[in-house]
Amino acid sequence: MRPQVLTIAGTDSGGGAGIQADLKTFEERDVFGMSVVVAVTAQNTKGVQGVYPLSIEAIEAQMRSIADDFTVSALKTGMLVDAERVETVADGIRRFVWRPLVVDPVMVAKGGAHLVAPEAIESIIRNLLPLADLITPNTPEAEVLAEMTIRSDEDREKAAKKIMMRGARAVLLKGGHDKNHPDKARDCLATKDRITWFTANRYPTPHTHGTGCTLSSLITAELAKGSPLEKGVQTAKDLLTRAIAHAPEIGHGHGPVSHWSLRSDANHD
Ligand SMILES: Nc1ncnc2c1ncn2[C@@H]1O[C@H](COP(=O)(O)OP(=O)(O)OP(=O)(O)O)[C@@H](O)[C@H]1O
Ligand SMILES: Cc1ncc(CO)c(N)n1
Repeated sequence: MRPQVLTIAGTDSGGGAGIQADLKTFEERDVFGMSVVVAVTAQNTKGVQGVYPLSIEAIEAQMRSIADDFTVSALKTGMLVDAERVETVADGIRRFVWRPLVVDPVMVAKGGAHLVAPEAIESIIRNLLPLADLITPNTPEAEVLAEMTIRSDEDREKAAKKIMMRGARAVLLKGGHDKNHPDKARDCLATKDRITWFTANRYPTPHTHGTGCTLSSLITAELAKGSPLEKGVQTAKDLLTRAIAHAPEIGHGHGPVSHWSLRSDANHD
């Protein structure tokens, strides 16, 4: 049977991030994509113009509908808006025993718009971290979750380990914001056994809208297909790098990556 994969997150009307990016990614990676919408955003490549949370009832109903009919092979969470919605989502994941779980602890959009309320962060740590097989913070998110400033590679490893100690089984600390390595995009994976660095070329492009969403969806799809974590992260990193390299020029701001490049038989001519 084809793996069935779930994203619990916010939508992006601009199509490059959030649930739209997740479903495009799942489709290109040959898994069946499903979604629980936590909030609708009015958003484009220039920024976030509005956030419209769905009711708790609507979120719970979507989770029940999925649990009632599908076998979830792997799932991810993205923008969860506030503490109440984080709790609702965590309760559902626990109740329906959905796993493996990839948590993308979305806090701030590329343009600086806050996508979750500050008190949601405490709730993510308390309710979601202990359920996470993998959490994928970017540098500012890792600084918040580890309660430390990150300047060096050593800081990255230390922060990843600290976040693991707070309950996540593994941490992928993304280096999109790392100013120390201008030519490389380096991500640090901490598991209970070891630290592994994943390094790729950094492309000098403004078109990186939705890279985090796409990366966590790629990893979720690989886990759903039975891949071990480190292999799944390597595949995801390779594919994301290709999607950034081939970003289409869409919109007038930070454009999306090329989800078409994620196909195994992608044609770049
Ligand atoms: N210019 C770039 N070239 C190549 N890889 C990049 C570039 N920018 C980011 N990446 C990679 O993209 C992934 C996402 O990293 P980043 O730290 O930007 O996440 P993010 O801030 O959560 O993204 P977003 O909020 O846009 O979804 C990481 O694997 C990172 O190394
Ligand atoms: C809905 C949504 N989720 C996540 C991000 C982070 O890229 C975004 N910009 N929008």
